Amino acid sequence: MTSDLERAGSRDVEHVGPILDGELVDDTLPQPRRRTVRRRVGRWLRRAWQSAPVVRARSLAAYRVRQAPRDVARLVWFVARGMWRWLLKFWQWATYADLRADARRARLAGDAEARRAAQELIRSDATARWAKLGIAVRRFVITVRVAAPVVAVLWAVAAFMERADMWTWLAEVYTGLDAAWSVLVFLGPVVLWALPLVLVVAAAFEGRDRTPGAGWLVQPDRDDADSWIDERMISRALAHLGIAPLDKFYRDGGELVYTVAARKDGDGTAAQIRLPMGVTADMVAARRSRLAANLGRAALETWPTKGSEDGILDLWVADKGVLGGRGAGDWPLVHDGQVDLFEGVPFGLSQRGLVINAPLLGVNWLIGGRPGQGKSSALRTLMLGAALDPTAELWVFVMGESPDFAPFEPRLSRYRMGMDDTVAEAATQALADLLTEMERRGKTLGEQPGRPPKVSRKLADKRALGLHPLVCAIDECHELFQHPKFGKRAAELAVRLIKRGRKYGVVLLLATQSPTKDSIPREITRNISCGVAFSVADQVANDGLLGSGRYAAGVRATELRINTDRGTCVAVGITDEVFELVRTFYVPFEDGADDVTPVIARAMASIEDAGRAVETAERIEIEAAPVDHLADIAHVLGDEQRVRTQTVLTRLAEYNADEYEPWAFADLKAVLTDHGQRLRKVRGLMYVHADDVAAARRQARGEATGEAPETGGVLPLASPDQDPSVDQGKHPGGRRGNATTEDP
Ligand SMILES: Nc1ncnc2c1ncn2[C@@H]1O[C@H](COP(=O)(O)OP(=O)(O)OP(=O)(O)O)[C@@H](O)[C@H]1O
Repeated sequence: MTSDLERAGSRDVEHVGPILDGELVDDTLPQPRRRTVRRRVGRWLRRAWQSAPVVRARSLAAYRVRQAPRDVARLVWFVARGMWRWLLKFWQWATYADLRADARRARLAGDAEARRAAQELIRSDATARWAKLGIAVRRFVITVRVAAPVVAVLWAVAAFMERADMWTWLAEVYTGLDAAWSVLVFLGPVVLWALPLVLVVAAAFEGRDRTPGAGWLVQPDRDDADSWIDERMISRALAHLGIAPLDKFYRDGGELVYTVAARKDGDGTAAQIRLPMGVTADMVAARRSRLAANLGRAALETWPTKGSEDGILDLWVADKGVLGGRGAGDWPLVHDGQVDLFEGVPFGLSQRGLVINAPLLGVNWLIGGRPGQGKSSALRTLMLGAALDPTAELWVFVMGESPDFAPFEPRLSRYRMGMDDTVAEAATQALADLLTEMERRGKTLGEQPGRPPKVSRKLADKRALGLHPLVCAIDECHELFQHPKFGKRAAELAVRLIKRGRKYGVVLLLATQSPTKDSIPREITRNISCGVAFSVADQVANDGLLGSGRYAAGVRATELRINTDRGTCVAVGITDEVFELVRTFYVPFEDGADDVTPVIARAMASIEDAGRAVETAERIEIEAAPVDHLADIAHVLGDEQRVRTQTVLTRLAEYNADEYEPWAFADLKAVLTDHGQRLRKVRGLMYVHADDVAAARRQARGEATGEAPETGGVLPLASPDQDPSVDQGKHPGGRRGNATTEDP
């Protein structure tokens, strides 16, 4: 081939012009720039196709396509149901169904007035309705009467006159009328065509499924599980609890009534819901874990409880994760501050994030829970608060080997700790002493001007009266109540104390691991005013601490997780709320950390500053007056001159059950005869005479001052009519009462 070319080049080739340098372009070969752009676009499209919103939109579209037949069927069903609902509404309106229902209800309840009012309302409503119709018809007639001649004139003018012959203004009127007519002619058919469509859409809306969350553009996923709580979400969660009447309510298109709309409440959201017919709050509380799951929360974070009525649900839902492992922080009084026990002691943070000032006066406490969950620490916090009130007297009994209260020792009037019988005996004795003290306080209170019903701050401050707060704490109290020798008596005493001690500033704080009916007397759990439950194992323990029926009502310490929720408790009676979920303050006293001792040192200093001393047990023993039978008899006689013996015995038993319930006729007689007096018989019935009692009392005083001076004088008598003790001084030799001379 090369030789051919050479031959041609040398002999026959003719040069026809300049030879240009060039390059062959073949567009079938890859083009570098265009290729990059296309690749970029392709990559971008691919990326967009796989981006989260597009993937979501695609899956949503696919889901909707799959659901299309079902959606169409649903649409048809909604339209039909919507029409039916309209019909029902119209029927109810036309027949005054709501007013008739009111009248029926009133008749069933026997409320004639309400029934008459409902019937009257039906009558007046019917009259008003017809009157409105009459007015509308009249207006229509008037409009036609006015409009008809105008239309007739316009028509006649247009028929007999050419538009060109008209005055300009008249021609303009006709032009305007023509334009309006053209619009009407155009819009009329459009409206007529669109109207059925609008009707169908409106009917579909009316008949749509009102189950919360049933939306056509919602994919059934749980994207909203972590979000805030609002009414839609609550309704939706309630709709999926599997409570039959609630499900039916939703199916029938019902909408829940929120008596308190969902609102931020502390570290969570609170709402109050009026439940529909056939549903109680207890039914919702019984499905607490399902409700929690529906709301995307832990069971501990979801608190459905009974509101003021069975049909009202109080719901509090904690913000996600706020309750987990977050303590209440430092006790506010750990570094400084004093306490007025009449105001309460800072105890912990409520679920709403507020500091709870727990009441100590006028209440008794029972604290319980599984071992190691914070009972003793909570009891210690309460006692630390009490220690910071310089007027308070504190007793502590720990029925086990535990140093929890050891640093309190200088501040305590009585303290025993240990497992031996002497501790149980001392605790029982303490309860007995508290009862005696309570009776003394009762009498002292009765002697105060105006007979105040309970101890107040003012009275507590008068040291001479001995009405200061007296707080007795018994840790691991089940050991005491189950003690083979002292248990029964301790339980009896504690029950009496809890029932009657509140008014007198005597407070009992009990802590136990085991709040069963065998370990804590039922009467105690029934009458306790403040119940605190740390994590407990079951319903029995829960209701033992918080009161019966609480578990069913949704107040459940069983939801508290062992160890994880250490220091968190469910409490009732410490605020006006039905219950509180309290994260308790913790004042450390373990592993070398000791914040308790400095607080006690401060408490001691405040007592000194107040010019007081730690109240001692001896004071009670000195002041505990023996019961004065004669004074009590005089008291129950009142102003009456003579009272039958049987009546006196009954009144005495009511006045001081402990002392006089066992009394019989012989005891009453003996008291008088011991002091030279007697009972009198009138027409076969025995009577106590006031004069005889007064004489006996005079003799008793004479004996006390004249014949037995070594006793140091008598203790003050409780009766308001008692003579002042100065009499004793006036008659040092004593004056023997003489029954005969004193007789009337
Ligand atoms: N409010 C709190 N905040 C943080 N930690 C706490 C709180 N209360 C208790 N704890 C922790 O729990 C531990 C056990 O507490 P405590 O001794 O009060 O439990 P308990 O229920 O009395 O146990 P037991 O029944 O064995 O006496 C404490 O040592 C402390 O570490």
